[in-house]
Amino acid sequence: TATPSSTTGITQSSIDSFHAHLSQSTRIVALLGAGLSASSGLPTFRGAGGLWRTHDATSLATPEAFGRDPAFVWQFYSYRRHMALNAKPNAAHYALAELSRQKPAFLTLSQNVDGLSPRAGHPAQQLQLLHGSLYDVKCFDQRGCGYIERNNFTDPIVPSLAIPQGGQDPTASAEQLEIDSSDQVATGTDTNPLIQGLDISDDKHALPSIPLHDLPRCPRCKHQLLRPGIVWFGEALPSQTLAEIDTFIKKPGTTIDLMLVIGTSSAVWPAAGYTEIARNRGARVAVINMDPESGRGLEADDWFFCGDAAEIVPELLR
Ligand SMILES: CC(C)NC(=O)[C@H](Cc1c[nH]c2ccccc12)NC(=O)[C@H](CCCC/N=C(/NCCC(=O)O)S[C@H]1O[C@H](COP(=O)(O)OP(=O)(O)OC[C@H]2O[C@@H](n3cnc4c(N)ncnc43)[C@H](O)[C@@H]2O)[C@@H](O)[C@H]1O)NC(=O)OCc1ccccc1
Repeated sequence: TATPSSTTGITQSSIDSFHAHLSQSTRIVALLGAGLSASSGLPTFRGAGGLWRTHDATSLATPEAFGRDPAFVWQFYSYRRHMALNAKPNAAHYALAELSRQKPAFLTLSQNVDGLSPRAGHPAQQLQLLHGSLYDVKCFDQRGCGYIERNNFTDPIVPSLAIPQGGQDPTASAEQLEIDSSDQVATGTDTNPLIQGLDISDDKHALPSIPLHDLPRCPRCKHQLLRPGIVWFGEALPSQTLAEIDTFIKKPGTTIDLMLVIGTSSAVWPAAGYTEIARNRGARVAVINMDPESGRGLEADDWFFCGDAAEIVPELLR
């Protein structure tokens, strides 16, 4: 439980004043980031997990990267699908879902594509997935074909994307095979509990090369590849999502009472902009983040709770 202490800025009085304001708040917005799912074992973008093999995760999350090497980008997303499917929502995901049931005018904006908020039973009509979902797929040719499939939890989505098991890597040399299996056992380095098989996020493991025809293909137009149903950098957020959020935040004659900013570096736009938009609609802001730096720039009547979201959020929302 979130124990009051000077370092974390969590004082009993700050928790009490937050609880008092929450109880009087009817219209609430929350912005969620990767830090919310950190204690479910999922890497954040800017933390140590920000690198996949030697690549910066954000550089793989672009249409250009997919155009250049769709197999490699699919291996990146299939790995994340596998890991997130093996992860479990944590107490913060459940607390946010519960508050949504108590406060019908509570809208959650998630930047996370891991599916953990929906799996925690977060009411769908009060949850906007700003950047899509790992479990949606769509035809690469959205203008021509436009095929979209939601909630495809097949893992691997096609056999060629199965996580390599130690000692079966087709392209690895005999020595490599030896290293892989012995390594795995000897050093136990591959002990990411969310991965069954080789942790291919580590480039010491060779990646199987996958021919294009073994990649997910669009079942409607039959000739285009399927791509992850994710909003990549340089791509617009779904216009319907933006419109629904705007309608809620700018509802005539209403204000926003509280803005919760949970486990996000607020570095990606337009998502990061919602905190000031809510503040301009009258909201007091509460930031929950592991990084003391992210409490900077807050106003006098805002809150900053420094620590693990999975611990602090249930305490704050109880
Ligand atoms: C990098 C940034 C500067 N670039 C952008 O913002 C760009 C460009 C841009 C647009 N407007 C701008 C204005 C200014 C500057 C740049 C831009 N934005 C875009 O490209 C957007 C699209 C952005 C969406 C990209 N897709 C993602 N995700 C899906 C992919 C995937 O997942 O693979 S973004 C992705 O990165 C972001 C990562 O941020 P966080 O979730 O916050 O994670 P991070 O690791 O950074 O931080 C974790 C935090 O948690 C804390 N923490 C860690 N552990 C814990 C813990 N246990 N408890 C609590 N806290 C914790 C840490 O301290 C830390 O603070 C998330 O949004 C995540 O979804 N599209 C667009 O603008 O389109 C235009 C357009 C318009 C019309 C027509 C055509 C085009």
